Amino acid sequence: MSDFNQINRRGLVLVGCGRMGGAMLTGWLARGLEPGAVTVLDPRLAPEWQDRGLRVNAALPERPAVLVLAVKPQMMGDALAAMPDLSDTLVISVAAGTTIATFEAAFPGAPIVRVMPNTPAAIGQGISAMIGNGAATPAHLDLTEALMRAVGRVVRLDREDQMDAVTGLSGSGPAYVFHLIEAMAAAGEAQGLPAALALELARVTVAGAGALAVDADEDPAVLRQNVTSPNGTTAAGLAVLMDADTGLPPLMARTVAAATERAKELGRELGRA
Ligand SMILES: NC(=O)c1ccc[n+]([C@@H]2O[C@H](COP(=O)([O-])OP(=O)(O)OC[C@H]3O[C@@H](n4cnc5c(N)ncnc54)[C@H](OP(=O)(O)O)[C@@H]3O)[C@@H](O)[C@H]2O)c1
Ligand code: PRO
Repeated sequence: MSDFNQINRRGLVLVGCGRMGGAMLTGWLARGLEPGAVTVLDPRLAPEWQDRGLRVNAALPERPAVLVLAVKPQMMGDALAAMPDLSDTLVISVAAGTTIATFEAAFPGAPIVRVMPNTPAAIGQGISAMIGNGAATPAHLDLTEALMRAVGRVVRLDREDQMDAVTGLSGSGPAYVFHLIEAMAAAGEAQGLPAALALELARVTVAGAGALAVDADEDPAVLRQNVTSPNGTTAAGLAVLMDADTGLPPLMARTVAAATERAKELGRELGRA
């Protein structure tokens, strides 16, 4: 892919190749990033990444095109301390909470883009939100977008402070949906269904509804109404789920607020470190 020509020439360094780093690397390799152009730094790299032609825990190229930081926020200080001067390199971080200012202190003058992806990236169905610093040119933003498009959709933010709410919504969101599946399956079981059957019904219902909603012309509210017969079964269920005091809306509001607040807190903790 032509988007990756520059990276194939100058190299990409991936620091941290766990769940998120690994998901992104899978997408990039599938879309034409040459394994020999990738230096992976991860002290305990998973066996699946060995013997793939990647440069594993090797010396960094002199002027890599891109440095991608995908370690846990709490590990970021150690990872940054081990980096050489990379002022000519586009720095991309996917770490929750860790602010652009933290990276600007580590890489003065460098173009920096903060990205918040999510784990459906592992199957090319993630969504990433991104925002760059003042040194990030339109070309840097386009390159970041091309990289993240390899694992799903991309949205651009207006302000960095939106990143904490993005983290609380779409970054953490897959876990909420997995828990919805767990809760629906348990509820089906409580109504007498065998566990395996209830789980399959819950899984495929959530997957199918998600697929129906993702590119629908209709609003999700209309899709919901399409399921709901007057005085029928769905209406009875939704009366509980949509209760303004005890239903999903206040629960989800508290859930996303707690995750957003934790992202802010991480930023404050790491800013002090
Ligand atoms: N998972 C998600 O849903 C998600 C979504 C959006 C953003 N993120 C962000 O993505 C980042 C990574 O999360 P993750 O879930 O992928 O974590 P992870 O699976 O633990 O991956 C991080 C990897 O980095 C390695 N590592 C630790 N210290 C390192 C260092 N100094 N240099 C190089 N590698 C190092 C870890 O090795 P050890 O395991 O041996 O420590 C691990 O293999 C986090 O900042 C997180 O906020 C995650
Ligand atoms: N996983 C990371 C966390 O739980 C960031 C978003 C999803 O902190």
